[in-house]
Amino acid sequence: MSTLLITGADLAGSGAQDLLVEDGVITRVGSIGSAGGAEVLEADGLVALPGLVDLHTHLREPGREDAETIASGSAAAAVGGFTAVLAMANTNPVTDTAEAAERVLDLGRAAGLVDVQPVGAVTKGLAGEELAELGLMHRSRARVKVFSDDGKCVHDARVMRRALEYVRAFRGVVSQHAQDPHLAGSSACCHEGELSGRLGLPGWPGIAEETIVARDVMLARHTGSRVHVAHVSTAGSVEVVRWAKAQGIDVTAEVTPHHLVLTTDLLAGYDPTFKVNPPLRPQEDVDALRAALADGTIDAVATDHAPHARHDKEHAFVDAAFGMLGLETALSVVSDTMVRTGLLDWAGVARVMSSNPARIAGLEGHGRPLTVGSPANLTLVDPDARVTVDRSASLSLSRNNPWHGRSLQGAVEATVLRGTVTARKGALA
Ligand SMILES: NC(=O)N[C@@H](CC(=O)O)C(=O)O
Ligand SMILES: [Zn+2]
Ligand SMILES: [Zn+2]
Repeated sequence: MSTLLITGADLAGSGAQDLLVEDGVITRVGSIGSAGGAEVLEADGLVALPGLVDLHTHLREPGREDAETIASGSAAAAVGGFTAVLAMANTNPVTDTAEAAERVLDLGRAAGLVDVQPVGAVTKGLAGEELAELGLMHRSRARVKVFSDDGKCVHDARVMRRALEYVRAFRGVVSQHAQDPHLAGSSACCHEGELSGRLGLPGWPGIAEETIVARDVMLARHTGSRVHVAHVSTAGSVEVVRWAKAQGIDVTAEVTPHHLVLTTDLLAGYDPTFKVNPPLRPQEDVDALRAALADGTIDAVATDHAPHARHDKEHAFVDAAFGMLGLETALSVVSDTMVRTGLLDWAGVARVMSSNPARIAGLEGHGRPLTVGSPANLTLVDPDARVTVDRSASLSLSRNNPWHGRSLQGAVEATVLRGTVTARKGALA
């Protein structure tokens, strides 16, 4: 029997306790003192959160193993405090069959650092036309419950309606990349406004997101099904989600760490590191997103970790790939932005980074309170540590890190997956 004793951890901010973990399960909580033969993790001054769950990660395998692999992305996730990640379907080939989903699951298990749960594509090849094998993916060993064409919007309302009807049968969910392709085409790359005009960059207006969010919540109401809005980026989308929840519509939403902090004016230097989809927005949107995360309108923080190889990212701004790294910095960004400022307490962080995402994805065994009988998936955080982000220290294979050089308060100290320490102080254990 393997035994782990965690001493003096503050359980999501509710007071110091010891935790005894036997064979991957929490068996005692309280004042334990010592346990003969147990591996000991001293956690005085640290906050213990249920293991972080990321609803939105791009792991790039199969197809772009030069940018990330399931193993390298899992390592970055573990170091970032995650015990489960949902791997987006926009790989090559696309995760649009049961076999493809099972392969991602198996590669995740082989890496063994986090639970890698495949997201299934909504449409074959992400082409937006024919529904993928949603039922077969759900009934496969991968038990797919979250479907997304992320990277692309399911823009045909009829296809979206059919997808929602289909997943309703097994309480699945469609995670939508909300971008009307006519209002914001594939070259749109800068928040539409005075700055996009001045920089001469194709504008990506907030309304291109908001009209899709509004349509989708109405489709969710009509079908009695469940929709999740990926990477919400504007105050207008927040308003729609708030309204829809008040009507009892089954909608959830996520925000990325970068949209909680970074603003469109960073594009003035044409640095492609800051090119992302949806684009960075003005401060008013950032403020609305923070407020919505604090009041529960936005359910979850999701990284949208989007690694890209140098030869795809280091181009003129308009030609560079969209996306930025996020797994290793997410907790520090949320701590610095939401906790240090008093917008969320640690129980709130546990909600938006663990229990809510686990519930949305239907991941049993994750996001559970740290009580007797729960699987020992947890993250220890030093709330006072100051970190300066260094992109070269990353375990990701890519270096498109928008946080490089920033100082943030709050850092992951250790990650535990079913009783096994997977990472400590920025390195694999
Ligand atoms: N977020 C991004 O800018 N890029 C993502 C796709 C996506 O999330 O839309 C990617 O796969 O690179
Ligand atoms: Zn997207
Ligand atoms: Zn994405």
